[in-house]
Amino acid sequence: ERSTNSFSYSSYHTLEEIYSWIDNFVMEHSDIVSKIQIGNSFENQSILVLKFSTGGSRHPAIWIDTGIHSREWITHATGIWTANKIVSDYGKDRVLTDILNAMDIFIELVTNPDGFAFTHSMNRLWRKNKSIRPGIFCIGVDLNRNWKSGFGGNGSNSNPCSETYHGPSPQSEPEVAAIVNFITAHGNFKALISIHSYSQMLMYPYGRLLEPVSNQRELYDLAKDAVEALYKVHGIEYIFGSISTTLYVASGITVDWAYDSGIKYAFSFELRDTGQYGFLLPATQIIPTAQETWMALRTIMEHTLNH
Ligand SMILES: NS(=O)(=O)N[C@@H](Cc1ccccc1)C(=O)O
Ligand SMILES: [Zn+2]
Repeated sequence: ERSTNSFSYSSYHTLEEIYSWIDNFVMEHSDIVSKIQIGNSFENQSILVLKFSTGGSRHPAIWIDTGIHSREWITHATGIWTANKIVSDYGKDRVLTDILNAMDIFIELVTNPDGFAFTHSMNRLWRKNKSIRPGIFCIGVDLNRNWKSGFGGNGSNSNPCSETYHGPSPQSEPEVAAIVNFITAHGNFKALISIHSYSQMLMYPYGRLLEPVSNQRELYDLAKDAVEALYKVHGIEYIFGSISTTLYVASGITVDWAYDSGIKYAFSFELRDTGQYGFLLPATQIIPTAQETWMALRTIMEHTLNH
C-alpha cells in the first residue's frame, strides 16, 4: 500500500510531513521522479527539488517554485497536488506526456523552509526567511526582493524590519543563491513559474519597470489562454498582465531575474482568493485551487514545449 495513498492532499501539512511525503513519493515513482538537494537554508534545513524526467541528458527544463513566502500555504499544497498529478497523468494525458517526453520539470515545494516551519510553530503570518545578522534587530529577508535584477530598487525596502526587506546584497540569502546556482549551472531552463498567493492573478515581467518586455505580446496571449483554461474548471476569474502594471512595482523579484537570465517564459501566480480568507484559505479549497491551477500550468508548459 503506497504511503502517499494515505497522505491527505486536501489538508495543510508541516515541514516534516512534506519532507517525509517527498521521500515516499520519490521511492514510489522512482522511474520518473528524483530528489535533488540544491542547498541548505539559513537555519540549515535541506532545500529540496523534485525532478520529473523521462531520461535524456540535458532536456530543456521547466522550473516551478512554491512557498517562497512562507505564509502562502495554498501554494505548497498546490505544488504537492501538482507533483502527484504529473505522475498520475503521465502516459494518460497526451499533452503532459508530450511535455515530459521532451522536457524535464523541476518543482521546489518548500522554497522558504525556515519561514514555513515558523508559520507552524510561532507566527502563521510570517513571510520572510529567518536570516539574522550582527547589529540588525529584525529577522528575515523577503526572498522575492533578494534577486539580482533591479536589486534595491523601488518596490523593495532597505529597512530590515520591513516585510519587503531586500537583504544586504543580491542573492545574500542561501534560499535564493541555491536556486540561482542550480538554474545557472543547468543552463537549459526555458520556463520559470513562481507561485504566490493571494489575489487570483497571473503575471509576467517586469516587476521593476513599467516598460514591456520584448515578448510582451506573446506572454500576454499565453497568460490569457492560461487563465481561460483555469476559469473553465471552477469558474474562478484571474486577471493577468505584467507585474508592474497589474499589481505594483516590485524590485529584485524572481521572475525579473529569470527573464534577464534568458528564461523568456517567466510567470508568477497569485492563487486564491481575493481577500475573503487571504493567506488563511480553508483546506477545503486546496484541491479545487490545485485543479484549476494545473490547467493554467499545463497551458504554459505546452506553449513552452512548442516554441
Ligand atoms: N504574494 S505577495 O502577497 O507577497 N505579493 C507578491 C506580488 C509579486 C509576485 C510576483 C512578483 C512580484 C510581486 C509580492 O512579492 O509582493
Ligand atoms: Zn508571495
